[in-house]
Amino acid sequence: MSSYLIRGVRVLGREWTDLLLRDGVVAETGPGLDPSGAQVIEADGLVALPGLVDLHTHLREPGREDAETVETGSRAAALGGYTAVCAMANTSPVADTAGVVEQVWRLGREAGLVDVQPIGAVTVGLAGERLAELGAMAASAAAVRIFSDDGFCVADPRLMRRALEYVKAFDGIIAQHAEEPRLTEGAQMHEGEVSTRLGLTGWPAVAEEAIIARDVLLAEHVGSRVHVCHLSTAGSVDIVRQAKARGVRVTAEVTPHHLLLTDELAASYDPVFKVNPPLRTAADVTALRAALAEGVIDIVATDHAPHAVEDKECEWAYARPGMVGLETALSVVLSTGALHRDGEPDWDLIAERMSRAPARIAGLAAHGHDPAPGAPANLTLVDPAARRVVDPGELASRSRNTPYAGTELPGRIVATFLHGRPTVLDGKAVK
Ligand SMILES: NC(=O)N[C@@H](CC(=O)O)C(=O)O
Repeated sequence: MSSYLIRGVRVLGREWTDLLLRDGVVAETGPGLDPSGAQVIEADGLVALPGLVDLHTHLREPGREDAETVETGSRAAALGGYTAVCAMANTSPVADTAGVVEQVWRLGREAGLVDVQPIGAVTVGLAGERLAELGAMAASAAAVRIFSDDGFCVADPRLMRRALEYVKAFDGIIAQHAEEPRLTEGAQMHEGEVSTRLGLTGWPAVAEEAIIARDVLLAEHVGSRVHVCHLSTAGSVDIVRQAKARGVRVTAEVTPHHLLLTDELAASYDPVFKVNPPLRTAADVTALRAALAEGVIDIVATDHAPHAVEDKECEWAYARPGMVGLETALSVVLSTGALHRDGEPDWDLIAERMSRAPARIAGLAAHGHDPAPGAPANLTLVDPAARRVVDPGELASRSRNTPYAGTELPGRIVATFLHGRPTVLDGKAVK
């Protein structure tokens, strides 16, 4: 295996150093390392971060390979600075058996662009009626430990309780898509002033908050772990804050789009802004940014949700919810300033919320390590000074449903290394 010398990089934005990657690990660090035998990468002006980890990615394979495949989604992830992604279970067939999660896991290994960790469904067919084979998925080669019916809520409280109890045996997690279905029937966007003005049926904040409140109580009652997917309201932040203060084992994620965009965008009737949960108000955005900085929200997760053109470029009411996000996540987070300190990106905090904490929650032992001697060489190099205008045609994802088309965003991923091998160099995918 070849070795790489990354010359003059600022690890987490700190002092300049060289990094020698060899045999899949960071072999040496320090200024002026001997480059002989290594491929040299000049990293003047670049910041090294532990490879980003996404706890919430839709890869669409099996079943909707026209929208994304494990390979195209993995490439998009690598270009976004990711070295590991957790693949959601709402595929076709649903990832509710050991066979399907092993298939996704194997496809991830074959693509070899990021580590793909499958998430298993909580209920058979995501139907919310009976538990899937959680133990068999956990014991499979894919070693599943996060289970989610994402796309749907595990709405039945008794089933949710049983799922939480079941995964406790192997320290698993139930990741909940918090949406009380009776409160969101026919919903098209956030319920509020804008939905009233547009005459669209609303998805009220309380539909999310009621489920989170219930689930933190259930997790507390059975002593198990619950993770809140794509938390989107100020009220949800308050509930999670209180639960954490009581010692409940709850973690939460926020998406880049909920940190930047608001429900006012629905007034365009452009379905690219239709997403689940819906874009909320400016006050929610402010609360989410503060909660992420504070740590009440543990991580940023993309909820990368690729959709084929016919599912997205149609009337608002018929469009599928979801946005692609892997290739823009870090830039969007940088643009919000949510993880800045004194007007500059706080790279240590960014590493925590986008790499270390998601790796810890998902139990991905090879990820989330700062580049230091002996650490697995899973890392990404960012040019913080670069700016780029998002061009949907240039995305590696098979789908184009980005809400940032034509938007100028800060920061650029220059290189990504997975187990010591480059997956991205000079901002381009290596394979
Ligand atoms: N987040 C989304 O808007 N879409 C998700 C599923 C979902 O949560 O509805 C998808 O799979 O497309």
